[in-house]
Amino acid sequence: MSGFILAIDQGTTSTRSIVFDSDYRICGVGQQEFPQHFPASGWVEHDGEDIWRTALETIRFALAGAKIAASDLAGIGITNQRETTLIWDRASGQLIHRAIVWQDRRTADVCERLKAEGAEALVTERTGLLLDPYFSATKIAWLLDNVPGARLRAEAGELAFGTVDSYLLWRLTGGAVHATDATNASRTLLYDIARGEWDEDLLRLFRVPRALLPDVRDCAADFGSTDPAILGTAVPIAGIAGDQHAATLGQACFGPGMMKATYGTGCFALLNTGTERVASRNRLLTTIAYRLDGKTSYALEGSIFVAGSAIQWLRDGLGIIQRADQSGGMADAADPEQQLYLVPAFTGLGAPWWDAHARGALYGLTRSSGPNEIVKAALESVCFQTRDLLDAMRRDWASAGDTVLRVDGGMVASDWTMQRLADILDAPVDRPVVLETTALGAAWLAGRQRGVWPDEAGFAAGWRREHRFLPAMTSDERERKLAGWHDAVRRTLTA
Ligand SMILES: Nc1ncnc2c1ncn2[C@@H]1O[C@H](COP(=O)(O)OP(=O)(O)O)[C@@H](O)[C@H]1O
Ligand SMILES: O=P(O)(O)OC[C@H](O)CO
Repeated sequence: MSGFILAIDQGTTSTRSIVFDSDYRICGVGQQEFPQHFPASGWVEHDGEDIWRTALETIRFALAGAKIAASDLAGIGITNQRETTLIWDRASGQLIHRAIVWQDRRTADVCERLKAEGAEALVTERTGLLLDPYFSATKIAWLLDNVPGARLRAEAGELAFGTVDSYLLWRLTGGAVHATDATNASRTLLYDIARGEWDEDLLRLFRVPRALLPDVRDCAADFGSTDPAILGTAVPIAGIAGDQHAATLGQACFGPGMMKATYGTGCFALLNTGTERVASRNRLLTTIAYRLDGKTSYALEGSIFVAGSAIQWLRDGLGIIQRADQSGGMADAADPEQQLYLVPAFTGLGAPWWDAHARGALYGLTRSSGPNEIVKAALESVCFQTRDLLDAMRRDWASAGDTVLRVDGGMVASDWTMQRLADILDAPVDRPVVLETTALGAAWLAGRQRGVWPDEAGFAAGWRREHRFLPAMTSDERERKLAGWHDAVRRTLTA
């Protein structure tokens, strides 16, 4: 059997498909953006057909780029934007509504009401999450309550719910398989992460009929095969993980205490806590890092809503840069005597603050402040927010002490930002050779399951560092900057 594996990485703004060979080299890539729908303030939707169409087109592009046929693939791995919610008719395959995206806040009131009724303790105890519209459960209930007839059809077993992985799997297998993996299940607010099963109390709380739900499997598992009508042959689908979990695998963060942070539009940091299910006292999330051979590894997760999107704002909102890669040079040229702080709470603040009502602010402006100083403040804001996550992780779990941070995502191309990150964290920052770690993680799951790629130890041995950024800032300067940042955050928080 060949060692070629195809990874489908279905993200929030684009779909990517990548063919890897058995040396983890990228042989072919297809990428396509698709439309975002904003039907009301705070609402974000995707058309499921766009998700499917871009998956198919990028798969074909990636295969053509790799100059191989689908029959040359040993397997397929799927990784995806998490929490995004789809419901479709089991018989016709028709979606009952557009997908409700993870960023969508339409169920904020329901979450507030359930919190006021004291439901959050149970939710957090069972799922490791918070009662927030970010996760799938209240989105499912919204669809059942707002699409005419949906609740009755769901109760009759006529409808199926899925996160994006599940929907793609259903389509790829020609409607034969309705399943997901443990990491995606762990983001629904319906899955007991200790027992590894859908939770009846939570299904009742969120009014979600059991008949809607997919079967939950390990991340590396037999998920069926593609319908031959789609790629001309039946290719086994052998791995699934949510994108942040796949990046954790792609970064080979298998050991407890290992941590990765992905800097794309937002930033998601996951710290592997091994078999220990650490309950956060600092409003981080406890989540399933991955489940292999029936064994669950857990993680603490911190989510920052604005990372690379702050750079997009400098470009598209302020127009003070033309391209993202100009930002590092401008930050370098900024007046070192000025210290501006950008608190990028454009859509509220995520972990560890979770203030949905906070809005962005820029502090420390003087008459001589200019574009360079503002750009520097934007890049530094990403570093300060990561430091807040790391501090919260250290307070929650003593073993997080001397972590090395493995980084990936579009923003890590910026050397200036990575050096400043190491300085602010006071910890080494490792940038790997393969930056497509999310896709690589999904590919590894499928390769491992198909027996053509190595197990954890073998894969970890193949992980290569491109550069290590070491802290070089004096502790006086770091402490002064952190004090200024925390003052800025305090002034921005609404409660
Ligand atoms: N050299 C750079 N310096 C700073 N930010 C960058 C640089 N290159 C890309 N980015 C930022 O990285 C983000 C893109 O990363 P990517 O991982 O593709 O994001 P996503 O998968 O969330 O769409 C953009 O927000 C962009 O502004
Ligand atoms: O699509 P991304 O890479 O921004 O990731 C989205 C996250 O999975 C949401 O939880």
